[in-house]
Amino acid sequence: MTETSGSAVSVRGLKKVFGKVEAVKGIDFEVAPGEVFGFLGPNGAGKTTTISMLCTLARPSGGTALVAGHDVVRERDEVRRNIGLVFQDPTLDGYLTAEQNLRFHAELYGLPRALVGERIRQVMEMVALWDRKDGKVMTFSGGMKRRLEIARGLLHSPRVLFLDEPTVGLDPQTRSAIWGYINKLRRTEDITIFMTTHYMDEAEYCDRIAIIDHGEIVVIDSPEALKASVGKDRVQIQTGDDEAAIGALRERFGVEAAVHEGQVTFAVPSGEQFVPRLFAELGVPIKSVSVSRPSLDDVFMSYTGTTIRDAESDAGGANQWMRAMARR
Ligand SMILES: Nc1ncnc2c1ncn2[C@@H]1O[C@H](COP(=O)(O)OP(=O)(O)OP(=O)(O)O)[C@@H](O)[C@H]1O
Repeated sequence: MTETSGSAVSVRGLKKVFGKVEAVKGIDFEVAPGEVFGFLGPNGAGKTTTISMLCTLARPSGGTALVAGHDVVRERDEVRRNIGLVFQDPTLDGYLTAEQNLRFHAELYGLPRALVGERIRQVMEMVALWDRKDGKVMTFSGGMKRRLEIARGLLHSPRVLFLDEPTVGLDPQTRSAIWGYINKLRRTEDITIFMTTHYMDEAEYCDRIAIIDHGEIVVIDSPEALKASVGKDRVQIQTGDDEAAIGALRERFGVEAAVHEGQVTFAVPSGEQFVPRLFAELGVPIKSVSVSRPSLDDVFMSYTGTTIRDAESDAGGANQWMRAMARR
């Protein structure tokens, strides 16, 4: 029996408890067909636990989730047939060639024999591995393995592809290549992509992102809308006397600033309008000034009160100017 909500993924009150740890605290969200939807959050936020429940690898403690119109608890097999998975830990067989790995997967999924060869070629070409099809996987680099995992995840033409931290541990060049393939994928295949990441720059590629922190969704929207919602620009100035500049900013403008990356840094609603006043009224010589629009870092800070890096390292202390920004 199938309930069709029209969404590729539909989640209501989804919850997962491990003993005393509430890893996912009753979350709600919808992913539209064809969307690239990202879960952005620090380590331990509950991203992998959520994706595991959606992929039927972990049983929810409460709530419901439909994937491709099927219930993840009551219709596990239907869900599994309709999804592709690329998880953090590689599950390829290093002793087999790239092509043999895919053939094995095709058999597991019962793909019609007559179609397998052509489909394998298609997905391997998509991730630029066709010329390495006869190479043993143990001889592949980390990036090649990840690309092969993506090809394998696509082999049975899933409706939803789940990618758990698809570029974690890869060098920047390989990360950008992987994103090239994901972007190609969204153009060529009729597919919805659900991914997790703790990289801000990757979240930018998503149509919409959900920021997750401590098992809760803090906000969901497009990266653009989220950045606009922060509503403040970042201003950085180099001065002859940082202490005096910070004091003057507080006294004359009511703005909290801190030294960040060697520059006096603060946030104001409209950087362009503020800068002329700054030169006229600060009373401390300014050597240079730069104004930047909010980034997803600022968004994360604004909604959670911490930076994603601080949340991960729990180092605290740093980035006081961002904390000031969060006081909206
Ligand atoms: N099998 C488990 N048993 C007990 N606690 C768990 C288990 N799996 C996850 N947790 C806990 O649930 C919370 C969420 O973990 P989860 O792996 O979902 O986070 P994450 O956002 O995916 O982080 P990462 O990026 O490090 O994978 C953490 O506190 C984690 O320690």
